[in-house]
Amino acid sequence: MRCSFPLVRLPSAPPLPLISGGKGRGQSGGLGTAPLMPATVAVVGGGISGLAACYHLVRAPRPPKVVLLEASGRFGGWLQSTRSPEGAVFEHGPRGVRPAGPAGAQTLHMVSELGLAGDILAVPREHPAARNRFLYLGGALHPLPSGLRGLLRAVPPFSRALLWNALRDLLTPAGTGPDESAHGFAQRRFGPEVAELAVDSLCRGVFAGDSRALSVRSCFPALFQAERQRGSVLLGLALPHGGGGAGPEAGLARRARAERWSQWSLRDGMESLARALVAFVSPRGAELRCHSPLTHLCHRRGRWQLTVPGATLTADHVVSALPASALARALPAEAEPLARELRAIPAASVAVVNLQYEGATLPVTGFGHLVPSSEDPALLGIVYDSVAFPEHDGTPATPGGTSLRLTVMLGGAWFQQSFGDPALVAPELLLSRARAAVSDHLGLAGTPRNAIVRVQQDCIPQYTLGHWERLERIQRFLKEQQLPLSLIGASYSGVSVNDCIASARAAVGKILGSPPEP
Ligand SMILES: Cc1cc2nc3c(=O)[nH]c(=O)nc-3n(C[C@H](O)[C@H](O)[C@H](O)COP(=O)(O)OP(=O)(O)OC[C@H]3O[C@@H](n4cnc5c(N)ncnc54)[C@H](O)[C@@H]3O)c2cc1C
Ligand SMILES: C=CC1=C(C)c2cc3[nH]c(cc4nc(cc5[nH]c(cc1n2)c(C)c5CCC(=O)O)C(CCC(=O)O)=C4C)c(C)c3C=C
Repeated sequence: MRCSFPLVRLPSAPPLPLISGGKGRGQSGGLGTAPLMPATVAVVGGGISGLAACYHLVRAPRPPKVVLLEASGRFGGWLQSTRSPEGAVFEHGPRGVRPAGPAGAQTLHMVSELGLAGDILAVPREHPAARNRFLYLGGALHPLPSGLRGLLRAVPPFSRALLWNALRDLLTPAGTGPDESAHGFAQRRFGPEVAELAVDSLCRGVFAGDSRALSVRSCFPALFQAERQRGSVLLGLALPHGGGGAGPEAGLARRARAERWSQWSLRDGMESLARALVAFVSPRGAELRCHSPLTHLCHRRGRWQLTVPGATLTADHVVSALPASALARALPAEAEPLARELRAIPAASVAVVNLQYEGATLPVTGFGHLVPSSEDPALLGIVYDSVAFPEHDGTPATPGGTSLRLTVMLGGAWFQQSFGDPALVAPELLLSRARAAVSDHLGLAGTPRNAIVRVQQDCIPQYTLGHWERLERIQRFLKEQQLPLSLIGASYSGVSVNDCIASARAAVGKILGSPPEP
């Protein structure tokens, strides 16, 4: 079966007008082009991005027919939460969402409309989980410097007061290259210590990635833009910049600002956001199909044909919320230029080990600690879950006792070299590495009451050097071929839950011809 990806256009299917992603729409994110108001939209991939796309589609004044295809037996993708018989909640994916910025506010609006406002667990900015983060270096925990003291005095593991790094940033001319590694950028602007300790750890704690391979332009666009626009990262971040405040803040977002939330979770865990989205979109006409992996996608005579085992569906518009490599596998040979770009967006695997200890006390209090790659490449860090969200601790084994939850994360960009093939690694090995880290770093040597090991394969996309050019080539291909295909999700323009939801909203805005209601 041949598809119409090449520039051949069949006479019966004249090109439909394009809605460009550019001028006047005030939206970004979501790669792709769209005809006006398609009758049927197929959303592929039932993670948070695909579910959020369905949510915005069914809320349209005249919604199209919406079909969601998900390969696995459940919806939510990396939003995975387990509740133990004692009522403890363990997160195997995201555990906190930031309320800040337009994307944070839009997520909160959605949460509110889903009826989840009463389930929010918020961490205020004054809380130790918001204020304290640590680095584990040289066999000891070091608080990351904050406030005036950190600025004016050398705080180990840093050998100089951060003021010197700040001065360096103010005096260093802006870079001129189109992209740079996060490490190279930090080294040039702030010096080697900030690059090797702080930025190395930051990349491990958001992308589970290697700062020497990750692109500053794509991973930290605010830092890159700040330098280009103001000549200094610190000045750029401090001075007001256009485009920040999109729309009036209301409801939960206003509450989040008033109560100074730094991040939030949900009483039943982050997976309950996916469950609420399913419960919202299903009665509004969206057809959700799990156990339906897309195996082939092709565009013939102006319509999409989607093949899943045992069936073929047709649609006017496809929203791909798949990881880039999964979409590449479904494309026909004629779309090789697109598939090649998609395959060049890799993803890292992370072992997530949830542990719960009875009667244990942490030596420090905070969100958790990160481990620089120079200290131990295999061990990304440990999150002290009970500090931020004690409501998830469940009932302790003994009345009046405590039940401490921790999550150890291992592997990332160093998975293969540390543990071999993620599909073959023994969970016992990961568990013993995690327990050893908890013992060495935090002095907790007991036997955990609960231990869950999940190997999350290819779970976090890596925006490597030149990622922005890849996105431009993808966009150009879709435009030249006039394909009614939108690409959303973590593979492209932001990995956070907020970014994923924002990419879905922006893509639906383009499909419908106007931004969705808040
Ligand atoms: C361990 C971990 C911790 C994280 N922590 C945070 C955090 O604290 N805060 C935060 O904001 N973000 C965090 N993130 C990032 C965020 O959770 C993810 O980037 C986001 O959930 C990705 O959502 P998605 O829908 O784009 O992709 P996915 O969740 O990957 O969804 C894609 C879906 O497509 C399906 N699929 C794959 N192939 C096919 C096919 N052929 N046909 C049909 N369906 C298919 C998959 O089964 C999956 O359900 C974390 C991620 C991980 C892994
Ligand atoms: C798979 C990727 C991630 C790993 C591994 C990870 C580990 C990890 N993270 C922290 C501390 C924080 N993480 C925060 C947010 C956050 N974390 C990830 C992914 C991984 N974390 C994402 C995608 C995000 C969202 C980022 C965003 O832009 O919103 C935060 C809160 C954000 C902040 O204020 O910086 C913290 C804190 C530790 C200690 C850790 C150790 C294993």
